[in-house]
Amino acid sequence: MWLWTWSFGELLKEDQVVFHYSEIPNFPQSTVPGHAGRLIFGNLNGKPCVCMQGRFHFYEGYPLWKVTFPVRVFRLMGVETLIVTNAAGGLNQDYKIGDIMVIMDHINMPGFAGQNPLIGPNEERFGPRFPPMSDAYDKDLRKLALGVGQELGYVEKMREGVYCSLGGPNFETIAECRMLNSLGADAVGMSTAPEVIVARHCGLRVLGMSLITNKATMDYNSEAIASHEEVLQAGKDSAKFLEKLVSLLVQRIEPNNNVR
Ligand SMILES: O=P(O)(O)O[C@@H]1C[C@H](O)[C@@H](CO)O1
Ligand SMILES: Nc1nc2[nH]cnc2c(=O)[nH]1
Repeated sequence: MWLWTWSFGELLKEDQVVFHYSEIPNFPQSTVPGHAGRLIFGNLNGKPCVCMQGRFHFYEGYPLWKVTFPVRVFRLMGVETLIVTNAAGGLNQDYKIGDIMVIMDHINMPGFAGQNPLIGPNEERFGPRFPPMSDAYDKDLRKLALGVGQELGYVEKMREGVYCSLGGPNFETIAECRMLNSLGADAVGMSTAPEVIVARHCGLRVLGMSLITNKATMDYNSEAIASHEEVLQAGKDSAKFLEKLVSLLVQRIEPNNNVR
């Protein structure tokens, strides 16, 4: 199992082993405030997991093959299921700060401009040249996540929607938010789609969840200004809730027998 987010590493208390990214040959380094740059191995409710505390982004200057390099490393280590989380701006006007959007699909905007992590010679040992993406986010895991959230009493907070990945690092203009929403996106962020594309290419099962950390500005009369500080604060405010959710989810997830 691979957990990927800010704070879940603290959940892996049983048999914990921690590596700083700087200790791992060829691993990129985290440069974003709030991304600790540590790889944590351990057991969560008896299930072996590895957690990245900090991911890599295109806007940090890394090419997408490097942004997604850890996915293939973990695949080679025997990881079968990826739980990927992110901070995202809510485009859907019903969403509130602190909501969790289980990702049902994504729009990979940089892909439209020729930025895709699978560009280049295909590595056949990982997967096919032309992988499908219509089933990127596992239906059973999505159902499980929504059910577990509701079981924990987070009925109103649990959403399901479409995540739109952009290159960043700037937050969106009002016109961009309006356009993305009218294209069918419920939340917008700067990550996740590249990692999910590489994970699906190499046969990993994927569950994605976005924490809505801010409301995307859609109104020219609004005074709201997005900031990374607001994103980090919303992450801190929801840390306990997310930990409970992920902990119970991991307990409930059955082994993935379909991995290639
Ligand atoms: O790494 P994620 O996508 O969770 O983080 C988002 C996107 C930017 O890195 C940052 C903006 O505040 O949050
Ligand atoms: N692109 C983008 N990324 C985010 N990460 C957290 N909030 C946002 C947002 O509003 N836009």
